[in-house]
Amino acid sequence: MAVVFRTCKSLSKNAIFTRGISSSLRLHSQKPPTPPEPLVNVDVDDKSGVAVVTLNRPPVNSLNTPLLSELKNIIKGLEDNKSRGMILTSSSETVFSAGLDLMEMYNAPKDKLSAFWTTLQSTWLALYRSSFPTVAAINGHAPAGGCLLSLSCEYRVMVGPKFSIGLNETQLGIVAPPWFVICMRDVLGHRQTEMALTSGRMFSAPEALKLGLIDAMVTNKAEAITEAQKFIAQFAKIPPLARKLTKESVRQEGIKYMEDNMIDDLQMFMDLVTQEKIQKGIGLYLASLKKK
Ligand SMILES: CCCCC/C=C\C/C=C\C/C=C/C(=O)SCCNC(=O)CCNC(=O)[C@H](O)C(C)(C)COP(=O)(O)OP(=O)(O)OC[C@H]1O[C@@H](n2cnc3c(N)ncnc32)[C@H](O)[C@@H]1OP(=O)(O)O
Repeated sequence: MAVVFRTCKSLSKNAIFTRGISSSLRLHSQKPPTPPEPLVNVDVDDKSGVAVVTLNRPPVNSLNTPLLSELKNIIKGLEDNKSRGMILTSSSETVFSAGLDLMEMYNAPKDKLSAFWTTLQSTWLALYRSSFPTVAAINGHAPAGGCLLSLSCEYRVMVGPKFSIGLNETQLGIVAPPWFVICMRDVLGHRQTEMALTSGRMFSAPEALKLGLIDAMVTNKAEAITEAQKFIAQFAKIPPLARKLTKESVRQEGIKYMEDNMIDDLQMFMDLVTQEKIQKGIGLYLASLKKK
């Protein structure tokens, strides 16, 4: 797997920034400061043109505004570079993504809350409607927003059997927004979605496989990446424009929902999440996670 420098340069603002800083600082000091780790890494394979995009925000890849922004920029960069495909995975050995960063929603000022949600909306839309094939290589737990990212890809390979996946929002006393529901329904159908979402149930990888929530189960990350590459390789001979337009057509409901309802959706989020009892619930949940 080789990093294509030219691609990375155009994809990661962070990469340009850190290179620039460290070379100029080297003139003045002996020890340049360690550049910050990018929140999302991207490696593009020279031969296949497929990008492995790795969420890299320890400990649990919770999705905050900077990470989402970085992910969105990477997806846009891949679009501009006519990518052949993208595999989304995690640098953690046990967590794909813990979902939305609850700290972004807890006692947050309204402008930050609003920026967080609009970044989530636009990042999701960029991923969901991306023209290139997308696969989630789910190498750890994927609750809530982690499950949403997986569902927004075209194919899901999960490392099993011990990790779990699902939209658990109701268990937290919050509600999965309509576009989360559309994504789940795209994959599971109406009945199973209703059952899964009203209970906020998390599924083990074998349960998820049986239900169709994931497409394949493997035993480690390397196998997950190999399976993902195989899925993407089958599109090599399909004309990209026909593929893109077909994907957009199949996903039209979700795309249209978001395009038509961005502001209402933001308002619904703000109204719900700023309620005192929701804030209390998030606070208690965060405390329970920290007490573990
Ligand atoms: C129709 C109207 C619509 C209106 C819509 C309105 C509202 C809906 C809004 C949003 C939808 C919400 C989506 C979400 O994604 S909410 C997030 C849900 N996520 C979870 O429930 C997962 C919680 N985490 C876990 O279960 C576990 O952490 C884990 C992922 C299984 C990993 O376990 P592990 O044992 O490996 O780690 P720890 O639990 O010890 O966690 C380490 C560290 O991380 C902190 N942390 C974990 N998850 C989160 C998170 N999501 N946000 C912020 N912080 C998190 C945890 O507290 C620990 O912190 P510490 O300080 O102790 O190190």
